[in-house]
Amino acid sequence: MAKIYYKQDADLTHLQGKTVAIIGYGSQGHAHAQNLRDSGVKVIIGLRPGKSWDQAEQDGFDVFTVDEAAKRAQVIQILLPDELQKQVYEEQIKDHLNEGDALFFAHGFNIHFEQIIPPSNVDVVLAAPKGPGHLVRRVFVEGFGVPALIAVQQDATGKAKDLALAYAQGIGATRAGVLETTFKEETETDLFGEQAVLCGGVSELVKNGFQTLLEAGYQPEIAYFECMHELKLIVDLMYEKGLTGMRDSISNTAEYGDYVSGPRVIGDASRQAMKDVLTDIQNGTFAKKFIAENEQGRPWFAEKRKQEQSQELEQVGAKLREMMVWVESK
Ligand SMILES: NC(=O)C1=CN([C@@H]2O[C@H](COP(=O)(O)OP(=O)(O)OC[C@H]3O[C@@H](n4cnc5c(N)ncnc54)[C@H](OP(=O)(O)O)[C@@H]3O)[C@@H](O)[C@H]2O)C=CC1
Ligand SMILES: CC[C@](O)(C(C)=O)C(=O)O
Ligand SMILES: [Mg+2]
Ligand SMILES: [Mg+2]
Repeated sequence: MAKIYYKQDADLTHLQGKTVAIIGYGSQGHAHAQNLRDSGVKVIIGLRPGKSWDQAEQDGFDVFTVDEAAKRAQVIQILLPDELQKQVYEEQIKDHLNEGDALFFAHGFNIHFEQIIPPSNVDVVLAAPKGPGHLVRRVFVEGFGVPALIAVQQDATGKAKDLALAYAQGIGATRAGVLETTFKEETETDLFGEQAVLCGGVSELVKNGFQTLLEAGYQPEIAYFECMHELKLIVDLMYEKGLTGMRDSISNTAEYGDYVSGPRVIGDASRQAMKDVLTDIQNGTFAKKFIAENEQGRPWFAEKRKQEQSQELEQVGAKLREMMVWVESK
């Protein structure tokens, strides 16, 4: 079982007298920066000129180029898109690392797959909230926190875990609970979860369900409601009450069908495919492909994104969501 830390295990004074540079001010960046500042930590932001820079200034932060922010800080949290971290680190951060500084991440990809190899005299730490940045900020303002993972890859100072816990305290995570992991475990399980279940798995399940009904002659709008729209209802129930709670809320017909047909759709073949996906993650095949795709300017990725955006499911969904005044993006 994972070791879990709470408020009493963390001490914010480990961040006292230090400047924390949050590099990036997107989903995670804005939340870490604002929560740490509200916790009394000295925070500056490192960015390139653009939308995020303007937003961070509007939110009252001192904003610098990444280079300048890295120079001024002793704790540097890299909250850039994973595929850009290596280049920004090499060009603007690396040379400003001093003995005893700490390099933080919210996802272990670049450390685990050795895209970034920090010098041995700095701490290398993970502090990764288990939720999107906007939730991390909202829940903090409401007086609570989103659980987070911490890990220490390199403990140059002998205080890396104390610093990780102090940071987790600053972003509000110890109010909920902080689980200890490793960069390897966080990276591999995060990639597996998003590929096999949360993003890849669910998207394909929805698309194939929709397509099966269309091919059988049903109306696309009805197929959309049944295979996509109602997903939120079910996921909300799972999120709040687990599978048992979800099954308590649906009809007995649905629950019986769940037990009878679920394993027919996701059975041995899917489990084998999941194992293969995990193997590709563990042996670096996925990382190698993703890195190469980015180095080549993402031709396949861009084409795939275009195809996915123009599929019938998306067109039908956009039209139906117009009917739903309560849907947030409207
Ligand atoms: N999103 C999430 O919920 C979660 C993300 N993570 C991890 O957190 C990290 C950050 O992800 P996320 O918050 O989603 O990222 P976002 O895409 O939301 O934000 C990226 C930020 O980086 C800035 N940026 C991009 N390129 C550069 C550059 N060359 N120089 C300086 N700044 C730049 C962007 O600014 P600009 O406006 O200029 O583009 C933006 O502020 C990743 O490691 C991710 O895996 C971990 C847990 C959950
Ligand atoms: C589920 C996707 C995620 O891993 C996340 C928000 O945790 C990501 O990389 O965006
Ligand atoms: Mg994740
Ligand atoms: Mg992820």
